[in-house]
Amino acid sequence: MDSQETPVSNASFDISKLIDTIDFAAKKHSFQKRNDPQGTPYINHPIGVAKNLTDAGIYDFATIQAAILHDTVEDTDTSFEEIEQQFGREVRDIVAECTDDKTLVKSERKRLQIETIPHKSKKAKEVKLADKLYNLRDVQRMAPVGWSKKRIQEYFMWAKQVTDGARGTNQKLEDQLDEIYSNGTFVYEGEKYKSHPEL
Ligand SMILES: Nc1nc2c(ncn2[C@@H]2O[C@H](COP(=O)(O)OP(=O)(O)O)[C@@H](OP(=O)(O)OP(=O)(O)O)[C@H]2O)c(=O)[nH]1
Ligand SMILES: [Mn+2]
Repeated sequence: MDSQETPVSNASFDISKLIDTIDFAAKKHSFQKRNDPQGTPYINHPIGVAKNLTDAGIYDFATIQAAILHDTVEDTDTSFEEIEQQFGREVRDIVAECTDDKTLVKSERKRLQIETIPHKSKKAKEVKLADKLYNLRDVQRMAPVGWSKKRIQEYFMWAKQVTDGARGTNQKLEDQLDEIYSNGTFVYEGEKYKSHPEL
């Protein structure tokens, strides 16, 4: 049998679907950069969130796809209908659970994340934990442009309130987050600070 006759296995199907998902997110985020001094491509974030999941032993396909797509509706022109059409209802629903309503003021969005996380699905909680883990590590790596020391500390404290609402979801993700909250540091204008001064 020559290679053209090789049947498409489940593995090839999954690999194509995964690459389609990354390709979709990369195109949607292609004009965006992270808010760090280097202007890192935005797509590094969703890929890193998906990696946090697989590193924690989470391989559920829809969860990984949702992680890759989790900021497309919130931060680009992507619609939920588009996600559903291309990737199905389950992925759409997880992405929807991870999407802030940008028509609300920031303080309300922040409050809602704390209030709603305990009621989200396990898959959405996993994506949210992996998202916060990535963003906290990113803040530790480099202060985002325009963020004061106070804003960074507030971000750590707010993130803890959100992730505390998802306890009992995935031990590996929670242990990594706890390590940051209790022993983590960040550097601001050359000085080192505790990530969570109240702990
Ligand atoms: N740490 C860090 N974050 C950056 C950077 N560039 C962009 N961000 C994004 O900024 C958001 C956190 O900043 P905030 O001030 O809390 O939120 P906002 O700008 O969206 O209102 C995150 O959004 P999110 O992923 O939707 O998560 P969430 O924190 O809003 O839940 C994060 O992905 C960067 O260089 N470093
Ligand atoms: Mn995100």
